[in-house]
Amino acid sequence: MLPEGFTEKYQRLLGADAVPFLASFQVEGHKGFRLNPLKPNPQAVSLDLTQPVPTTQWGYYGAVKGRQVDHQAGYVYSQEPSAMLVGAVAAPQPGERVLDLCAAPGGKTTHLASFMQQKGLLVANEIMPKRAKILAENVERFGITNAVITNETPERLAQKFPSFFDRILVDAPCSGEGMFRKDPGAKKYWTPDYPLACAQRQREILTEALKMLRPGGEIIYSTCTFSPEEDEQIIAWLLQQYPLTVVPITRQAGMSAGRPEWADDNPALAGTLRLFPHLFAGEGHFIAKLQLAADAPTAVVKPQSKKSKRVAPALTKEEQPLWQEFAQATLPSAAYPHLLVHRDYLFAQPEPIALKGLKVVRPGLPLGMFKRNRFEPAYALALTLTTAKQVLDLTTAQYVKYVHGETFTLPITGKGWYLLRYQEKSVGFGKLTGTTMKNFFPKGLRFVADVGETED
Ligand SMILES: C[S@@+](CC[C@H](N)C(=O)[O-])C[C@H]1O[C@@H](n2cnc3c(N)ncnc32)[C@H](O)[C@@H]1O
Repeated sequence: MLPEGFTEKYQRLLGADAVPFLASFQVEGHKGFRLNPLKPNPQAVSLDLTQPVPTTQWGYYGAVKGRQVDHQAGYVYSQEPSAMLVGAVAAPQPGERVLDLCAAPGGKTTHLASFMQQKGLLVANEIMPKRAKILAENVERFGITNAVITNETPERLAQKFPSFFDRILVDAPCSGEGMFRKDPGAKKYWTPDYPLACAQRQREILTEALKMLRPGGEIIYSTCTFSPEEDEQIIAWLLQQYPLTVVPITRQAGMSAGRPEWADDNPALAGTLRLFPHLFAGEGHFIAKLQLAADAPTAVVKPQSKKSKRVAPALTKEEQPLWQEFAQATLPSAAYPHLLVHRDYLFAQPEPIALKGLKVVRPGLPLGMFKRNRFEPAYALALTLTTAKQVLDLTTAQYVKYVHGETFTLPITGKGWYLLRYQEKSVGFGKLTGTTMKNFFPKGLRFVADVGETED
């Protein structure tokens, strides 16, 4: 059942089109996934790749199984097909400074990273602590090396990064009307006034986002709702308030133009994109891309204290040899120029940015942890590597044991850290002592693998 007031609203707005639109809520939605171009041989997955999602790179229709190596090793990300259009519209260039302001669980972050090819800076922010943790896990799985993950309010981030980013994505919290079919729970919050309340919050978030965009930079705004209050009317407001122009989005069959008549009749609004589930094989979405004028004034913010501008310290005298010894014995190259230590954890930053005073989940790629007189590498590091000085290709039985958290014995003896691979995919680190491979698969991620019918 659709919420009271919802049906009438869209009958009024859509006229005859309301019939197929409302009927689409009775039909099951479409599942999708994206491949990961940051991994070697990204197409080497056990999934059907015959149904690509139009205009998206790496996107396909179909469902992913969570307990398979393709998922564990970050070769695939499960994402609803319409949501893939957001990343495709944002399409950042390698080397840019990019902010994903409302990022969890990470669908768009992982897509943005796919375009960036590990070059530049990707700040992924999420305001809710629990969701920020899930975001970090997804960034880790995807093997992204140039991401910084923060758990901040847009206001506090804007204080730190005035006129800083080349591109900002605001995938805004919204009334979620476009998800009513996929997630029936989304319906229970809806009242006729809910879109207006959401619009207020969206304007607040965008006000802060604009402070962080450099002149000439682009902002991408998206929602998963049909409500004009949160879609065209927000863009109309932005165009009235700021020196922004709409960058028209190219449409393909099944994609609809934004509706100027649902806002202030500004014809530029037709350059935004709407996805309706009765016309496009995906859920409801709205996407707009705007460019800030090159001569827009730069943001004025409170000057930061010297202390908060300081970049976190690098390694101590004791830590330096531990890291170097590990890197030389294990890593194919030690190309991690901006190292920093945070609470005994070693990170590699994509660029040396000052994060002091912010709630930071990950200031860069986690490389590992300093323990008493030794260095223990991070699972996240393993998922970014294709090879290492010592590599072990696991049998199916060994892989099952590994992701379940068990040690296993080998017919060889050896010593030190091994990059473990299964089906040529890096799946984590193990430490060989004699014939025993000690398990370093993270405790919180352990699972019973689904490896299908196997012989070994
Ligand atoms: C649509 S979801 C983001 C989905 C994500 N971009 C993805 O693709 O996986 C919106 C996010 O905004 C966050 N959020 C809620 N209130 C916020 C606020 N006031 N400022 C910034 N983010 C907020 C929510 O916690 C939620 O994770």
